[in-house]
Order: sequence, then C-alpha cells, then structure tokens
Amino acid sequence: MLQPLVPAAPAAALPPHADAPPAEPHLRFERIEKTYAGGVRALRGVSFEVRRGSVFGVIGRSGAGKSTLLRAINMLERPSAGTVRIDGIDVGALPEAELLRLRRRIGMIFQHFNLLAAKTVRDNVGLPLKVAGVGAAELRRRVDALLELVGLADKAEVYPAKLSGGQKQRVGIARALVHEPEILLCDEATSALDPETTHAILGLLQDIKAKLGLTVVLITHDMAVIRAVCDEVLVLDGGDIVEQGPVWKVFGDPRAAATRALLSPLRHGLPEDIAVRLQPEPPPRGGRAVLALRFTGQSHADGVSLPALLALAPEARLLQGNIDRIQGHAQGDLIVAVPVAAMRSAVDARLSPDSFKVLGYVADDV
Ligand SMILES: Nc1ncnc2c1ncn2[C@@H]1O[C@H](COP(=O)(O)OP(=O)(O)OP(=O)(O)O)[C@@H](O)[C@H]1O
Repeated sequence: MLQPLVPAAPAAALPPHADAPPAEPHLRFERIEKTYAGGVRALRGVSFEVRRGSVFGVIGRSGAGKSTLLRAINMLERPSAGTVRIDGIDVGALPEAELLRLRRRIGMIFQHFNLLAAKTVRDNVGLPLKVAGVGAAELRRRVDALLELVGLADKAEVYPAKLSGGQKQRVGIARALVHEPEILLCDEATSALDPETTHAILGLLQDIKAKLGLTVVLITHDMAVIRAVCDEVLVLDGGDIVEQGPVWKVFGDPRAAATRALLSPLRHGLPEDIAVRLQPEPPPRGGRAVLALRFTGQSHADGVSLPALLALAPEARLLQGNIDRIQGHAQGDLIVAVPVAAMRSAVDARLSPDSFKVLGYVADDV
C-alpha cells in the first residue's frame, strides 16, 4: 500500500475528491478558446467533461489542438476564453500560489521522459519532493514506495543512460506521482516505445490508475493505445470537437471524416486479390456480391444479428474478418461473398440497411 506522499496542504483551496458531489465531473471544459500570437486558433470553443476515475483519450490529426487542450488543464497554456474547472473550481481564476498547489495534484508524463541525465533514478524521482522541502528520510521512504510501485526498486542508483525506454518511462511515471496527484496527463507517453514496451507501460498505467484512483487524460497518435486503455475518446479537428463518446461506440461506428481517417490503420480494406476483380454491377448471370457486414457493437437491431449472418451462411464465403472486442462490445467488419440471388433474399429478409454495404460484384467464384 502506497503511503501518503505529501503532508496535507493547509486550508486546501480545492476540496479533496471525497467531498466532491458525485454528479460533478472531475474535469470540465466550458467553451475553451485558444488563439496563439500570430492568430492561429488552436481551440475553437471546446466543451466537454471527464468523469472521475476514467481514462479519457484525445485524438486528432497533427495540429488539431491536442497538446494545447492537454496543457490548458493545468494552465501551462492559458486559454484565451472559456473556463476549465476541476472539481467545479475555475482553475484559471486561482491565485498563483493556489495554482502551483493545484499543479502538484496533476501529474504529467511525456514522450521524451524529460529525465535529468546527471541524476540517478532515485534523485530524478525525488527531486520534486526535495524542492518542496521534504526531509531526507521521508523523501527516501516515498521514493522507494514509488519505485516499488513502478517495478524499478532495483534501479534506484542507476543513471538514465543505463535504462531502456520502458524503464525511463517508468521513472517518468514515478516522478509524476510524487505529489500523489488525482489527475495524470499523458502527452504521447508511449510514442517512443516499441509495441511490447507500450503494452507493459499501459498495463502499469491501468494498475496505478486502479490503485490510486486517478483520472487519466491522454493524447496519442496510436489508436491501439486508445482502444486498449481509454473509456472515452474525444476527436479534435481544426480546434473543434468533431466526435466524442465511449471508445467502443466511436471506434465501432465512427461518424466524422476525421475519425474515420484516424481509424483507417485499424481497419482492414478489401483483400487485394478481390479488389482487382471487383465490378460495380452484377454480372448478367451468376456471380457473387461482395458484402462488408458491419458490427457496430450496438444492439442486434443496429448491427448484424447472428440469425441474419446464419441466413447468409449456407451460401456465403467468408473472405476476411476484422472483429474486435472493445469494452465488452463486438465491433468491426466481416467481408463475405454471397451468390447474387441468395444475397437478395437474405438481405431483404434479414439485414438492416445500416448493417452492411455492397462493395461490388465478382463474375466468377471466390
Ligand atoms: N506556442 C505556439 N505559438 C503559435 N502557434 C502554436 C503554438 N503552439 C501550437 N501552435 C499551433 O496551434 C495549433 C495546434 O497545435 P497543437 O500542438 O495543440 O496540436 P496537436 O494536435 O497537439 O499537434 P501534434 O499532434 O502535431 O502534436 C497548430 O496549428 C500549431 O501550429
């Protein structure tokens, strides 16, 4: 069990989260605008809420405004207009001393770890506590507890140059937790890591989130990271929110063009050998229709129900499948080839129009 890391702040400006009304979101953006010097409108009236204890992902193309949004949470980037609230409190209106105290309750980890090369792992993690005036024995106890938590107890006296990327990020995570934050901001935290290490770091983040009851806001270009750990996802495009919701819903049925473009690496296209033979119209006789059956993770009525699939099955050939399970919902596509005549009856009788798409026709067998 992790010991409390900082002494209780005298007359805390913000209520501890146990006192917050349950209905109040942990974090709320109200019409946040950010226009940089030079006139770039990075955020255009952005409003959203983040539930306490959730993992909230922010995605968007390069330049969409993700970093600006993340840095507005702790006022590293002050919005030009609008209000950021944490536990209902207007962060931008806090006097400087209280803002500093608030920042300690918001940990941050970065893509490039930002470790001090001339300091050991122990000193890198302990530095913020030293700056805060915590005594040597207490500091050591807290740092040891954190190194234990991130699985680096045996690396305390090692310098960063001797660490792997994943170990460096573990140090970054330990350092972000020294002030026992309630919110953890992750700025492309796994982007410099290979997939296996990414997986390990995501596991660690989930573990820590559960143990410490953190709310996590993360930005990433890696859709697999969002799929693996986020509860909700927000899609930014040109400084506007174009889509937002539970990950299973947004990924299962992306509506905005920007979301579809971001998700395309996750979606398999038509197999090449079929694509080159595809025709827009059915052949005069025989032939097969190539269908993409969509599983949106919603109810049977919205997606492809099993009976409908079975109705196709006796005649259908399965060409390719890409079904994932996200947050307990099946979503993805099955690509099947069905004799044109059989397809008509099955489609007319069983499939809702939203649940499939005719990609084209092939003349001969597949
Ligand atoms: N300090 C700054 N001064 C002027 N313009 C800026 C500044 N920081 C960001 N911008 C501009 O604001 C817009 C949003 O930038 P931001 O870094 O928030 O986007 P992003 O979605 O995080 O991009 P990336 O994925 O490339 O990191 C971009 O057009 C960017 O060029």
